Amino acid sequence: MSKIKSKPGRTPRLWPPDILYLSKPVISTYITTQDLELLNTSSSNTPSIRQTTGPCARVKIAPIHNSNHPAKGQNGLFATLHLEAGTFLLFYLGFVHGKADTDPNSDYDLSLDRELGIGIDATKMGNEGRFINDYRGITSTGPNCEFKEVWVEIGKGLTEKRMAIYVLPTGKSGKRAQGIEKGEEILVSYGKGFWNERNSDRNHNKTEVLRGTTTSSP
Ligand SMILES: C[S@@+](CC[C@H](N)C(=O)[O-])C[C@H]1O[C@@H](n2cnc3c(N)ncnc32)[C@H](O)[C@@H]1O
Repeated sequence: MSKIKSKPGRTPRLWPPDILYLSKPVISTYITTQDLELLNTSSSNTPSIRQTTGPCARVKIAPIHNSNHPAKGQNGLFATLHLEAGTFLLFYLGFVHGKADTDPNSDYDLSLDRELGIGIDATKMGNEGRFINDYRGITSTGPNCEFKEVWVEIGKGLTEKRMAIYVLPTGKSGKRAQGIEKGEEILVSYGKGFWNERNSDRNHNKTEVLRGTTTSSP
């Protein structure tokens, strides 16, 4: 079991009461000291960025009512002001776990270090980043943001590896030069792997249901 310590503080509007709001990651006790050291060692020429605390004023959580939206009935994250191309938006925070405590059914698990098998799961705790939807079925113009690995200054000369969400840069064609408009939904690509896995799980569950042997949820 991992020890979870957090101070009560401000939460964004519409933050779900059953989910812990974080302003920094919570690290699983299953992560070894050796792995922790690797997550805290950037090469000297890696640029690092400053720690931020939430809530993030540039985004808001909002319920999705549009019946054409594939995540209707759920929430999404929206820009509260114009966001320039290439800018840092927020960190993706959650429970930083290893292979031993990975939840294979999580819909909120983002890889932090593939080699070490470390991920960030925002199912039970996290920040606004957990509400970002995938662009598929929402827009034909693709994502407007991306996940990027960053190194964060956490004080006493230490840096910590995290995942952050950035507005997509302008790009060679200048396609993204306008950035994100106020009110626009923040959208990333979860990657084909996320959807392939989800579809294969669904098909597997359907088969199991047909065989009358499953106890798993849909
Ligand atoms: C990280 S959560 C995103 C936030 C979620 N909408 C919420 O309210 O908690 C990922 C889940 O959102 C939904 N989702 C995100 N993007 C989607 C899309 N393009 N189409 C359908 N469902 C989507 C799926 O249920 C997915 O498992």
